[in-house]
Amino acid sequence: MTASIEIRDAFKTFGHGPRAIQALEKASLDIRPNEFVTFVGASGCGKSTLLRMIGGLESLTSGSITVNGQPIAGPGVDRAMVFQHYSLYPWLTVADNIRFCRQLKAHTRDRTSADVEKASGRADALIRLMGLSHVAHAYPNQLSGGMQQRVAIARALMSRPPILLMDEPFGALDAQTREVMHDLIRHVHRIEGSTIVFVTHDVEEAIYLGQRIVLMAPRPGRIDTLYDVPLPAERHQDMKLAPEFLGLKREILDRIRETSGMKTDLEQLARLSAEAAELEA
Ligand SMILES: Nc1ncnc2c1ncn2[C@@H]1O[C@H](COP(=O)(O)OP(=O)(O)OP(=O)(O)O)[C@@H](O)[C@H]1O
Repeated sequence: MTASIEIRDAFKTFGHGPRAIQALEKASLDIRPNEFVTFVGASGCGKSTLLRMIGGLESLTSGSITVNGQPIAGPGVDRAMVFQHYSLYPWLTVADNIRFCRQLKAHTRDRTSADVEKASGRADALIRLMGLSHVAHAYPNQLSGGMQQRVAIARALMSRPPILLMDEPFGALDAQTREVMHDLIRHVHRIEGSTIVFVTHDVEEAIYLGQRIVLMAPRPGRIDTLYDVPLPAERHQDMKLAPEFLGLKREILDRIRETSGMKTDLEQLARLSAEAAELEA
């Protein structure tokens, strides 16, 4: 299951008058069915706001966002979200956390035994897909952060959402666990076929995961540049050292520095140190 997303002239302003914050200005983007798109950019450039608007958690000030041509009117089972903090039910086992997904809960009264059986089959498949078989009967607090995030992803996939929206899902994990999660989420993308929109601060993560990168810039929040990732669909960790990977990483980092004003700060710092050195001489 998959879906396209069309963003047209999306504006988002928080607050009113002189204190208003322009979180997003005139953003337009087409995301293709089954595409894996990563959003990257300096803090405050509107990445999460745009993701939340696609998720229906935030309204637009003007413009439109449609999924398969249908305007978004709020959250829906066609768009699952995964955040940095996994909010699992602590009193349920891993398997039950995955089984008791939002969609099933919403239809508890009308559920037939065939529905329950189907849900259990899906949950079992996801437990295997996410490498959770050995902890299926454990409770969340018995698991590492990485394993808890696997459960959260499995739970999000339970209703076969055509779109998976991920907001810095691996931001709190250590570097090794993140690498494992990167390969896992790319595998999930291949197997499940969902369209994935993934927000991150980490340029390397954005390149390794994405087929396309959307670089956003702050003040006002906006889409700045789109990059196609010049890597094959099948990825492995060694590719992070390939010249085309490193070249794109440098290009994106430079652009982030430029658009966030960091370049000017760095240039000023260099000038100040040169002046200080001259004074000392
Ligand atoms: N609910 C809100 N009320 C007021 N301002 C908000 C709200 N949510 C976001 N903002 C502001 O909108 C701008 C964009 O925020 P957003 O969180 O989307 O950026 P971001 O790129 O995801 O940043 P980060 O990478 O730091 O999470 C920021 O200036 C932020 O302070």
